[in-house]
Amino acid sequence: MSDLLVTGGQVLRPDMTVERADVLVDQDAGTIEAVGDPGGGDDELDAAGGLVIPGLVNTHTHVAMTLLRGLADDKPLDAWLREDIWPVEAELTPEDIRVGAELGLIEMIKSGTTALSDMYFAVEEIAQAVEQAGVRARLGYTAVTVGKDDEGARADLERSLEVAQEFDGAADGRIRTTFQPHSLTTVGEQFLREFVPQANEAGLATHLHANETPDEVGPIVEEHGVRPLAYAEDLGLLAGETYVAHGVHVDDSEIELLVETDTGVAHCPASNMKLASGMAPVQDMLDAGVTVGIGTDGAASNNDLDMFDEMRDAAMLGKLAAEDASAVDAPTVVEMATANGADLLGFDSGRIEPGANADLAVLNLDVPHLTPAHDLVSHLAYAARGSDVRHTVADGQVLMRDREVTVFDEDRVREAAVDHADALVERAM
Ligand SMILES: CSC[C@H]1O[C@@H](n2cnc3c(O)ncnc32)[C@H](O)[C@@H]1O
Ligand SMILES: [Zn+2]
Repeated sequence: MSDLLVTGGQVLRPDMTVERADVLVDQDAGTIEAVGDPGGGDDELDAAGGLVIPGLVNTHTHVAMTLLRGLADDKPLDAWLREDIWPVEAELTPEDIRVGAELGLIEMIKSGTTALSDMYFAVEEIAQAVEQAGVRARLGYTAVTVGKDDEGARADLERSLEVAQEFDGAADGRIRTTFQPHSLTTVGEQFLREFVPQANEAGLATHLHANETPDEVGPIVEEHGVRPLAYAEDLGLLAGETYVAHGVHVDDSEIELLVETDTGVAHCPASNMKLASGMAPVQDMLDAGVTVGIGTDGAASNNDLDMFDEMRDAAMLGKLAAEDASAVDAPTVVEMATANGADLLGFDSGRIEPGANADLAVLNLDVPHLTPAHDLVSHLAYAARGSDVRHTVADGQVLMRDREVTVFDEDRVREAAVDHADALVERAM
C-alpha cells in the first residue's frame, strides 16, 4: 500500500471553511484517508504556504478544440459554428484530436482541473489521452443530424449509443460516458424520438446543449408550441441522468422542470459572454434547487480552459443577470466549480473529506495578487489564477508537482499541437 501526505498547508473543507491540516491519500484506492494530523505517507507533497482545494470540475468542454483556439472570434454562435468552426472540424484527423486533447488536458492539469465532461468525436483518441492524463472524465460521441441523409443521421446516433456503452468504466473507472445529441435544433425530432428511448433503456446518462441562444429557442417554440425543455421532456431527454450545457434562456417553467426531473446545468459564462449568447439566471436556478456546475466550453469560444477565470466570470455574470451584487457569491461559485460539478458528473470528488476521491490541487498563496489573505474563499473566486496551482493530484496520483506535469511531455505536446494546427488550417483554407 502506498500513501501520499499533502503536508504543511491550509485546507478548504466541504463547508467552505479553511483550516490548517495535512491530507493523507491512499494512492492504491485513489481516495482521501484522513484530514488533520494523520502523519505517515511514503511520499510527500509540500503544501507549505499553500491552500489545498478539491480538484476543479469542468462540466462542459470540447477539449480537443484547443487546436482551433483563436481561429475564429467575435461572431455569434450560429455564424461561428457554420462559417468557421464546422468547416475546419470537417478536416480534423484522429491524430489532430489526440494532440488537441493532450494539449487541453495539460492546460487543465496546470490550472487545477481534475475532472471534465467532454463532447466531441474520435472519442477513442480522447479516451486514450484522458487515460494517460490521469484525470476523470465523462466522454461521449456527439451526434448531429442536420445536413445528413437518413442513413448518415441514424449512423451518427447509433455511434453515440455505442460509444457510451463501449467506453463506460474505461481507465479503471475514471472514464464514464454520456449519450450526446448535440442540441434540440441540430438533431431532428424523428431521430430523437427513435434513439432517446434506447439511451434511456440502456441506462445511459445524457448530455446536450440546450437553451443557449434566443435563435435556438424561437424555432422550437414555433414548431412545437412549447419551450425547449418541455420539448426535451416530451422526448424523454430529461427522464434519465441528464445535464444540459448552457441553460441560458430558461424561463420559470423550465427551471421548475429542471428541478422536477433532477436535470443539472453546466453553466459556461465566458462562452456565453464571448458569443453574446446571453446571461443565464444562475441564482434563480440555484434558489430553485437546480444543480449548477461550471464549464469552460471549448477553447475556441473562451479562449482558455482555466476554471479560475470561469469562477470569476460566473460570479460576475451571475450578479449582472440578477441585478444583485450578492448573487452567486464567492462560496457559491467555489461550490459550483467543485462539489456541484462532481455531483453533476456523478463522481465522488469535489470535497476534501475521508473516503472521497483524492482529486485535489494545491495553490501557492505567496504571490502579490493573493496578498493579504483576509478570505481565501474570496481569493479562489475573484483573485486566483490557474497559474497559481503548484501541484495537481487525481485519483491519488500526482499529475503535476511544482508545476512540472508528470504525465505528459509538455514541450513535445506543444510542438506537435503547433504542427497539427498549422496543417489543419492549411487543409481547411
Ligand atoms: C460534434 S462535437 C460537438 C460540437 O459542438 C460544437 N460546439 C462548440 N461550442 C459549442 C457551443 O457553445 N454550442 C454549440 N455547439 C458548440 C463543436 O464545435 C462541435 O462541433
Ligand atoms: Zn459546447
